Amino acid sequence: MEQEEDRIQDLRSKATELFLRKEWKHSIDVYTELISLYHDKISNPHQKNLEKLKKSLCLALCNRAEARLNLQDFAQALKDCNEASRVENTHFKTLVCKGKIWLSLNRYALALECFKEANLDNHELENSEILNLYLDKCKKFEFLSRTGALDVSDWVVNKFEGKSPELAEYIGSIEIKKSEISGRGLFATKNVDCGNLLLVTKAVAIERAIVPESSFEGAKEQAQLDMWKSFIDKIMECIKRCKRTCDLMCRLSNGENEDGLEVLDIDMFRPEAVDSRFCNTKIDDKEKLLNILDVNSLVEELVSTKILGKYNDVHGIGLWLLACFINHSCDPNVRRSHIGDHVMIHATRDIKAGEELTFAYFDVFSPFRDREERAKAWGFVCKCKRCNLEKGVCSNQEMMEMEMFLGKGVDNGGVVYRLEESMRRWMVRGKGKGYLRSSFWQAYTDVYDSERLSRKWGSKIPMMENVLDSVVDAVGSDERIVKLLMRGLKRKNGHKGNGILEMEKAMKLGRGLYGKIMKKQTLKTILIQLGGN
Ligand SMILES: C[S@@+](CC[C@H](N)C(=O)[O-])C[C@H]1O[C@@H](n2cnc3c(N)ncnc32)[C@H](O)[C@@H]1O
Repeated sequence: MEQEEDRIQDLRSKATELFLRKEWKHSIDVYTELISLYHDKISNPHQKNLEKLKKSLCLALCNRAEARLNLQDFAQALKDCNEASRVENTHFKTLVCKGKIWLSLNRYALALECFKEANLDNHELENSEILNLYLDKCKKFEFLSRTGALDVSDWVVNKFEGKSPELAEYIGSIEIKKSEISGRGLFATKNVDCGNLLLVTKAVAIERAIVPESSFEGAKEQAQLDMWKSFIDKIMECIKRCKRTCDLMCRLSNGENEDGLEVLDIDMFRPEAVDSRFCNTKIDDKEKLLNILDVNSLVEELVSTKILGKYNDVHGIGLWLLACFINHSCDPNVRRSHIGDHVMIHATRDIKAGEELTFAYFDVFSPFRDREERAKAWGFVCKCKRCNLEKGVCSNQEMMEMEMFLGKGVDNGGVVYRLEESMRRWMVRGKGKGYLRSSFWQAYTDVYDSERLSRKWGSKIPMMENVLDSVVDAVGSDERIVKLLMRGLKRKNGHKGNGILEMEKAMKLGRGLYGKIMKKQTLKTILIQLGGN
């Protein structure tokens, strides 16, 4: 008897020590042994001090839940909390832990209930402050997940200082449908204005590495490889722990026979999707997993790191469910940006209900043949509208010659002039013009950005504003377009500020570029800064 007491005392001290040292895995093992001893004692009909024992059991369960929460083993953590609640109905610590689990699972309303209940049972001032923080967070997240009304102005204004803003997940007016491009895609279910948010989702797993630009090629490659390896390990941990993630991942494309893939109900991706919707699938085949990751993982690209406020040397790779249903197009209508571990998808132009959402997997401001190569590296032949149109035009000998001149140090005014002449002769109109101008973007920028070339070619080629309009119409907003426009405005208007109409146009482009996640004034400041660089 005494020995048993000593054992319990021993385990309790050890578990507490490990817990405080944040050695979660080890602490879980010790708590498990301790919990089992408590169970034995409680089930003994002659046991005395039953109430005290139950309190100890409740605390051990709650601490194990907290350790499991830290390892993101949410299902097991919830089980512990539920058992602890059965032992003691309104245990403050259990309620707070359960609230934190629901928060991690993006179940904001449920989390709010737990924190409210904990608040009723709380008499400590210190706890009140923490609880109030959680209560505010739940309310904010619940509102965000319903409305997508995100505002990161303060963080941007503070030059991305400190922790990135905490985001809630948000699924806007979108659905998964069969795509004419390939397999399945994401589609708008309502008309969407340029800049509106369509999706905010947290990565299943993400891995980042610092790869200095100045490193040797070999060192860079090794760092990328190490990053991939750790990323794969993290994903394997996730699918081991979570039946839902594993099942959803199994349903992602591995790049083969996409048209035969099942069209999934978007509700499966909502936090409230019930567990019975998911199968106990296992990905035993590592090659299959690698193929899935290869096709669906995204890198945090340079453009998005601007929003993240990170340095260029930081590289990241992650998997974001739902976002990975978005097909590539060389005339995309949405854009992604990364904040912390979340990816946000917003419209870069007005989108009609029923339109497929597409973003660029690679730079679309490049000639057809370059893009063809990039798509090949991704493992597909691009079937977007722009490629279908350019495929015909670009097989033309004249076009091939123009492509060859690009970036060869020739006077790009000549390239622009020739392209505009050819488009007139070939009767390329509407979007087609914007497509080809985007393909020869480098040449247009060189001319419009140079006083000398602008003077030389100005009367022979279209005005910059007209070209920019057609490029935006073809490929949506892009930082380079905004930069060129703002620099042009600055040249025209000096430092006195810009005309109202012109600034309004720039603001629309800015919303397409960053999304409506910044206050008007913040966006204006950024745009003016862009023009200054
Ligand atoms: C991240 S998945 C996109 C979702 C996928 N269509 C599905 O059904 O799950 C990427 C894969 O979609 C296909 N894909 C995406 N954009 C494409 C495009 N423009 N043309 C042809 N195939 C494309 C390619 O097979 C690519 O490897």
